[in-house]
Amino acid sequence: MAQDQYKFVFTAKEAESEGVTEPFRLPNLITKAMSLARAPISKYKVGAVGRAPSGRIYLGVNVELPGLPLHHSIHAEQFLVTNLALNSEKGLHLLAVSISTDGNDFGAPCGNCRQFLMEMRNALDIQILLKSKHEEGSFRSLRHLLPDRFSPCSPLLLEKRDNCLTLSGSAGEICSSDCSHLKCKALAAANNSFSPYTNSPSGVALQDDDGEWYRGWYIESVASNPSLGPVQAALVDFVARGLGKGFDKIVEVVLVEKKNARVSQEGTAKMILDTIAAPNCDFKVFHCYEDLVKKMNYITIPEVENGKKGYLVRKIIRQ
Ligand SMILES: O=c1ccn([C@H]2C[C@H](O)[C@@H](CO)O2)c(=O)[nH]1
Ligand SMILES: [Zn+2]
Repeated sequence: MAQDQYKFVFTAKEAESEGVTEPFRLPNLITKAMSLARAPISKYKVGAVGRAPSGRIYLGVNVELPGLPLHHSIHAEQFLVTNLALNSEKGLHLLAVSISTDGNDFGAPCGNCRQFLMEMRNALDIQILLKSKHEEGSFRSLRHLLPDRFSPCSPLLLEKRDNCLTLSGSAGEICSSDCSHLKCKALAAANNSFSPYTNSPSGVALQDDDGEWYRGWYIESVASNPSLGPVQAALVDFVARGLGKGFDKIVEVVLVEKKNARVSQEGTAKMILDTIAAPNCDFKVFHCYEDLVKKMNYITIPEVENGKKGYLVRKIIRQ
């Protein structure tokens, strides 16, 4: 199928038919990944191929936003991790990142991405392929590649979460779970947002001119700067599922965040969309608040998973 060329998620079986039969064969998907990168500024296309504990294979690509400063770019590894979050994956076991334009060499992620990877549970055990042409290469753990590291504490990215946010005012009127409001999709995204360091969750939903919608949420890093904004996260969804469409096809965008949030995304989101989306793109902001009653229905309890201690958010049904 023509749309197969835009595929960013492969079942184990699909990956096998692409030649990814074992860890050292991750490179068999790198040419596909690199062809999907969007690097209009540097012209340097980066691909990443990763395997999640579910056995699925995910691709990541770098995405540069034309006309904007470089720090708004999405790195291939960040893309891949965000794609894991959008697909409710629980972690990452293996990673291969291209470091040459011919796709023959694989290396360690940049410092920014090593730090971003740290937000996941069991991040130190992620195995990263180091390889040059004509050699099989070897895997090195993130533990090895990021010594003397700056570490996050619990909660961690990819753990189940619900920020218990509700839209403020009349926007918050209850909708059915299958409504088509972009604001409700942006709220659902904000409820997944990972912002334990500033408690400023936010989510973005966007729609293209075919009426397809995409969403993403703000993901923080304990080291601050590697954090990924909600527009970038929604662009990951757009690139991953948008069959190669350009950003100029984005015609409607909603941002949901808390009023007076310690970290507000509104100004940055508007600036990014003014630069890359359709010239007449409609951008709306809805405020939300933490619903304390809803929050009381959730508690965090320790849980032993695969023999390792962690935390899960469990819904408690109140009598
Ligand atoms: O680990 C890295 C390092 C760089 N890049 C991207 C960012 C930018 O788009 C381009 C040039 O630095 O490569 C990545 O995707 N991953
Ligand atoms: Zn990077």
